Amino acid sequence: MSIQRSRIGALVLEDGRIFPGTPFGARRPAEGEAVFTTVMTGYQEVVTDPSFYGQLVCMTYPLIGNYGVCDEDEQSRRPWAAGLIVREYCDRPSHWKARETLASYLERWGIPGLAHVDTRALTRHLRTHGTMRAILVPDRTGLTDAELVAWAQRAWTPDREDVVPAVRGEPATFGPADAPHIVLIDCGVKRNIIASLLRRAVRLTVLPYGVDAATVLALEPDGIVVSPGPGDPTRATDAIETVRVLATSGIPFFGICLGHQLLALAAGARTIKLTFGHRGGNHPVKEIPTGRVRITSQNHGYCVAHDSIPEQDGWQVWMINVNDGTVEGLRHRSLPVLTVQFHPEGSPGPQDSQDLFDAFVELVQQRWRARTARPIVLAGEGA
Ligand SMILES: NC(=O)CC[C@H](N)C(=O)O
Repeated sequence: MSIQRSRIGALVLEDGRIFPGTPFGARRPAEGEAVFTTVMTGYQEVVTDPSFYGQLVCMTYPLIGNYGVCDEDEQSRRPWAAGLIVREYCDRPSHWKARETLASYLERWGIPGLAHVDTRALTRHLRTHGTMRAILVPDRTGLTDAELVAWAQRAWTPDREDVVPAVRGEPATFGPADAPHIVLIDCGVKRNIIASLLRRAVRLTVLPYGVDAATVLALEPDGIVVSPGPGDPTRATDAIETVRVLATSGIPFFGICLGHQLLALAAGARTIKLTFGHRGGNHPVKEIPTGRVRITSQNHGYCVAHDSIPEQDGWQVWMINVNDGTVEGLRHRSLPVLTVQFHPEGSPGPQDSQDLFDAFVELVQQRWRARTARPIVLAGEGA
């Protein structure tokens, strides 16, 4: 069948643009926010990143599916993207780890895909006009274009409510008992954040979003991590007060993406929505104190408004995005707080910022050593 004739489905944007495509994965319609990511590999990490919940994700890289799907690349317990939009879809993967095709994986989870889409035109449109409401339909027959556009205008998007409860996981513990203890608040954590911490010989307790500060403090953590997660950070009201108490407790605190935004809101700053967000694997970020530039993995639609950061309270911009100057990280003059808007765990994307886990775990170890120190009794003393 020719591509023209197979393009019976479509991505329909709320502003009236219709992008035809060939359905793959689950044959059902989906509503969401149309976004794009420029990562060149890592489609499985993208769809299983809980921060993509409720989003119809366009991959700008033009060949998707060619290495299939495997267990190791999964970043959470299931795929969360509302739908996947690609240029060319490959249904005959070639990789020794592949256990199934991307299409059968998406189909098992009820997620529709759309191939043969002019993803370059779609991306240029979203860059100019911003991310927007959209629907993905596997088959346009039966509905007029006007009816499809009216449906897209009513589409549900993840900024409508607090969507973090939909993706958070179950409580879990990892690592040896006799090690520095980190409590991670799971707003939609990715597995490589957990793995990156565990590689540094810590004990980890994961608690779902919604936990209060007293419960966290009762576990006597040496460090606290607040994970990435989906949606508009101002909707995640169950965490903002918790983060305020924890970040000012003197315990080392590491906020990643949504965790960074929640810290900023807790400190009294504002968040704003970016026109088309930052989603990709090559965003340059400059560390202000050193001038060092990192190439980072990103997936966010919101950012912290620079002019709202309460510098009088000791909060300082630590990192900025080299492309658009937006805030990419915060530190505090005296508290052991580090936050980043990007993803030091990569997955997908570069691992260049793994040193941030080193920096955080170093603070955690210092606290643990101070907390567990026993007075050293020299031989002969006190005898
Ligand atoms: N990956 C994330 O944590 C994303 C944070 C937030 N949902 C945003 O889009 O900005």
